[in-house]
Amino acid sequence: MIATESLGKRYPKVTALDRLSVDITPGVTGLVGANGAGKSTLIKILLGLSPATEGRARVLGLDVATEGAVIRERVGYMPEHDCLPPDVSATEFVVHMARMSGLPPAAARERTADTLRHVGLYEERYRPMGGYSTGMKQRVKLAQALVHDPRLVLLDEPTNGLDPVGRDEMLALIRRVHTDFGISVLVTSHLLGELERTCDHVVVIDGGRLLRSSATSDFTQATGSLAVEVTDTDAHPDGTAALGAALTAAGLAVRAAGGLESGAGYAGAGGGHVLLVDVAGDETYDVVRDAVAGLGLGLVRMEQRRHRIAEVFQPAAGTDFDDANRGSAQKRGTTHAA
Ligand SMILES: Nc1ncnc2c1ncn2[C@@H]1O[C@H](COP(=O)(O)OP(=O)(O)OP(=O)(O)O)[C@@H](O)[C@H]1O
Repeated sequence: MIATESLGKRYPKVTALDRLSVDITPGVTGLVGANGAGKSTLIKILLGLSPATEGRARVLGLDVATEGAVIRERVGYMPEHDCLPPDVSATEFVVHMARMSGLPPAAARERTADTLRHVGLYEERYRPMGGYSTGMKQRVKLAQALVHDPRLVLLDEPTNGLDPVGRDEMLALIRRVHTDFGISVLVTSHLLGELERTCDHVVVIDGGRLLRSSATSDFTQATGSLAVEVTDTDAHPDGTAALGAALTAAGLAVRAAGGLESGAGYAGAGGGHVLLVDVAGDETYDVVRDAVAGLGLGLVRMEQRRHRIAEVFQPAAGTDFDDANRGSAQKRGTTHAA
């Protein structure tokens, strides 16, 4: 879908992309990096909107340096910033974008209605967009990227400005763009955690350089730990502590899960009361089961723990990206491991 070779972009005072070589295959790919890592710069080069200062890139087999116009016909683009005219309705705007992409009037209207329905805009689509919420505006931006039925869409920070529920809805929508229509997606984000749930593949960049490009499953391989969550009872008001003591007495290595454990990767987990138990062998499962039963606790879950991207990424990236990422996340009022 996308291949770059030693791609570079230098501005007078900053190197936005530094010899970036990466291959992106069909599916949903996340491009993650802190603010200023070079994500938007890469997207603009891939669309042929901004020339690279060195190296080469191809999108759908087309050279970005010479075939930008053809690329823009076949690729949808959702820009990062608010760019919607306030006095125009979503329908008028998306029909206009469809016409700009070369669709005849009737097909443009039909595709617009279908696409706006798909992104979840109904009656509101006839109202001026100036009165829309951020979530609705992001949906219109997504719709205009999809309306001409591209093979690939480039989505620049589509979850920006959304609350957690809005973010989850947008991520589910992005996933469906691929599963329902077979359109490949390159989606950028400065939040590692949200890409973990949405993308087949993740590309991490920092300071314009490639840090890692891997299948999401490689980032989130199973670890040698078991996450165990239990209920409290009258006899054991702190069931987790009682189980921890019992397992330690049985010779297992046990520790309390850190903050990440109660995050989105363990959705629905009971407030972070999770024990991590080192798996010594199959018998570890029996020891945990017997200890829980012996104490009369309810077993909420017992599952092989998987790495979260944020954890794997830290040692690979050193502290630079992480600090920058955390700083930018704070700046935006969001959390690092969202
Ligand atoms: N037109 C420009 N002139 C000079 N410097 C620029 C220009 N556009 C981007 N840069 C710089 O290039 C670097 C990469 O910017 P870019 O917008 O690609 O980052 P990003 O990863 O998309 O971050 P963000 O999410 O904040 O947009 C930054 O240091 C930025 O200040």
